[in-house]
Amino acid sequence: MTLFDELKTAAADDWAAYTHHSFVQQLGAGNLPQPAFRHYLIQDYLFLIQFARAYGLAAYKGHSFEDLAKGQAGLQATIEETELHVRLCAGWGISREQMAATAEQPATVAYTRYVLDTGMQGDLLDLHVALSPCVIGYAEIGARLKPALEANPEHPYAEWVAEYSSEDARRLADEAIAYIDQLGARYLSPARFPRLAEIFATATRMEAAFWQMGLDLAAAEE
Ligand SMILES: Cc1ncc(CO)c(N)n1
Repeated sequence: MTLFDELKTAAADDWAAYTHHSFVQQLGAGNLPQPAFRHYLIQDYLFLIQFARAYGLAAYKGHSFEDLAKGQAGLQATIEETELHVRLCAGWGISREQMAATAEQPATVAYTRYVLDTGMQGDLLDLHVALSPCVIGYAEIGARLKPALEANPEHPYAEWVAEYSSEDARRLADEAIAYIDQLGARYLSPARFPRLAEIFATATRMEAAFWQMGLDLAAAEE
C-alpha cells in the first residue's frame, strides 16, 4: 500500500465527500448550473496562483536537484492548467484581468493559505501531503467522469473533464503518489503519521468546501 493510500484510507469519509460531492455529480451528469461552474472556475484560477506558489515553496524546501525539479514541474503544470480557465472564461467574455481582479472567497483563502502555512511550518513531506488531494483527487474524479463524456458528445463540461482525465493528469497524479512514497521513506516515522493524516484530511475537507462554494455562490444569486 502506498503512503497516499494509507492517508486516503484514514480519511475515507472525507475523501468520499470530496470526490463524490454534489458539484462533481452534477458536473459529470452535465446538469450543473453554469453560474456554479463559472464561479468555481474563477475562484480556481485564483486558487492556482497560490498553488503555484506552494510548488515554489516546495522547490525552496528541496534538498537536491530532484526535489527542486519536482517543485518546478508542479509549478509549471499549475501554470499550464490555468490555460483551461483562461480559455473557458474567454468563451463567456471574462478576461484574465477580470479573473485576477475577482475577490478571493473565504474557501479559496482558507484552502490555499492552509497549504502554504503547512508547508512553511513543516518539511517537504508535510507540504506534498497537503498538496496531494488536489492533483491526485482531480485525476481520480476525471477518470470517473470520462465515460459520461464518451456517452454525450455535447457534454457542457467536456473540456474540463477532458483536462482532468487526460494522460498528463494521470501521469502527474502517479508521479505525486510515487514522490510521497519517496518522501515517506526519507522522513516518515510511525509517530508522524497522525499529524500527516490530519494534514491530508484537512486539505481534503477544504476541497469539498471549494466545490460547495461554487454551488453557494450560484444559489446566492438566484
Ligand atoms: C480546488 C482545486 N483542487 C484541485 C485542482 C487540480 O489541480 C484544482 N485545479 N483546484
